[in-house]
Amino acid sequence: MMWDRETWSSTFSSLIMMVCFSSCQRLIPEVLYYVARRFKRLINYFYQTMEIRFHEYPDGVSFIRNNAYADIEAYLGSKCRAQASLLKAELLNTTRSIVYTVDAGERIGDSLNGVKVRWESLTVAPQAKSQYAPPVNRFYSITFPVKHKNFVTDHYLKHVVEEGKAIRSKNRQRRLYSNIPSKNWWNYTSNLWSHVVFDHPATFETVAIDPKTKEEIMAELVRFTGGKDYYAKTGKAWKRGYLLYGPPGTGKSSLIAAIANFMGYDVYDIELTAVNDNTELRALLSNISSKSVVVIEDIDCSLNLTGQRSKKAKKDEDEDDDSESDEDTTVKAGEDKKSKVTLSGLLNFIDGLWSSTGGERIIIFTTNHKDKLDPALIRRGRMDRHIELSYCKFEAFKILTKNYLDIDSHDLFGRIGQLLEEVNMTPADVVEHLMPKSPAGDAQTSLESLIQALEIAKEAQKKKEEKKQGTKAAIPEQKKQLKKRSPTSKRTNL
Ligand SMILES: Nc1ncnc2c1ncn2[C@@H]1O[C@H](COP(=O)(O)OP(=O)(O)OP(=O)(O)O)[C@@H](O)[C@H]1O
Ligand SMILES: [Mg+2]
Repeated sequence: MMWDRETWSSTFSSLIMMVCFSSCQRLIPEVLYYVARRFKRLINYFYQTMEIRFHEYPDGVSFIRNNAYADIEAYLGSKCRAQASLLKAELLNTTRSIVYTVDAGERIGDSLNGVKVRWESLTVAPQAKSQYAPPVNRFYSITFPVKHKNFVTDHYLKHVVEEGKAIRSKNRQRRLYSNIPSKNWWNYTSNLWSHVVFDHPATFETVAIDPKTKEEIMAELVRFTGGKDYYAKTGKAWKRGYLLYGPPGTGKSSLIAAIANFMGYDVYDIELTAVNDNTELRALLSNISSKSVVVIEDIDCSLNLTGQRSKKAKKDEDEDDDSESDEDTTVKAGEDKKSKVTLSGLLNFIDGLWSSTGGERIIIFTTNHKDKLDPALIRRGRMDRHIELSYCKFEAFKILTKNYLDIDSHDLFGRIGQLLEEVNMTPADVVEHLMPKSPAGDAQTSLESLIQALEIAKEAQKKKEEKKQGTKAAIPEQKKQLKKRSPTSKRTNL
């Protein structure tokens, strides 16, 4: 039980009175009274408390929820299990874990840097009875010694809100957003995205990529998420750009899901071919929440942002040296029936608009053909890191066997390692063989099936190379024949 100012004062005063009136009548009552008052002041100094309330619906007449209330709820939820006698429990779909919150009337003690506070969950009747007002208004009340007022308001509450936010974002059911074709929009501010629950199982443990690259990406992401002050100081948009490139089935989409899961972010998958022009693109990008991964898959196919732009730019430069700036020479969608979105439009939004809206965002482009992309799109600073996802090598294979067969080693690993050095097989194809074909399928059968497939692929690769060599050998022979005939043709020309 916490002894507050009132309890101390009244107890002491009663004691003094008893002493005064019963056993010590000969002592001067004024002196005792004076001592009592002094003591009361001392007690007040140490025990005078202050209260701050955080209402769930601050105005009490509408459903506009107080974010601080939600953050405190999450924070106390993480503290309450040991202390509260009545808890509310909820099963989360995303993490499949049970989350606890403090029920009304419960008290929780907490401390930071030695300063003790007391939280209480309470309810009050709503100010107005209306169908648009909440039926009951809940609030959290924090009580603390008044001498720690500055510490609590400046540091402790900030700590509570930040921790609560982090817990909420971890527990939150995340979403996968897709842009709605603009012909179905009501206006440019709402209903631009449709969403489903994002429940992709990929994680950094399950994605088979070079372990060193994986470690580096994870370290970068951790640095990025804690870099708010750095980005604010340098005036850069709080964003990180990745370009994932490699053949189909090498894990680009899986890596995006792993990044989103690692960060606890929502995913916005932009289908650029459904965006008509830069105005629509601006509307879409302005309606992306903070803490999100924005994905543009197969950027080389989505838009005419790539090789054709360079060609057009070059052609324009040749025809008219000072005709247009680099950015304006993008291919306009009029020429490309797919969309009027331009490269400059896309880049402006990524670099400019987001810097002004704050919030952490990761943008990821994927392509099967990196060489086809315009350098302006993928230059460093815009795309911070280029990650190649390639054919399955032995290190990646071991991650796949751990995930799919739950084994770290096997007699057949040696042969498979050798074949993977000689043959190009994507992780997606390897996975096909690792998945058991029947309920009784074992590791041996899966690995043998993989070896068989690798040997067939090796044979096919060999034949292809031989054919290529044959064609190469035939070309010089053809050239020789042509040279023999050339003097005649020269004469004819003359
Ligand atoms: N590196 C990998 N690690 C783990 N699984 C992988 C990897 N690459 C592919 N797979 C498996 O293959 C399937 C297809 O992979 P994914 O969709 O990530 O490839 P992608 O590179 O995005 O292909 P595309 O270029 O066709 O979009 C995944 O569902 C996963 O099971
Ligand atoms: Mg993909």
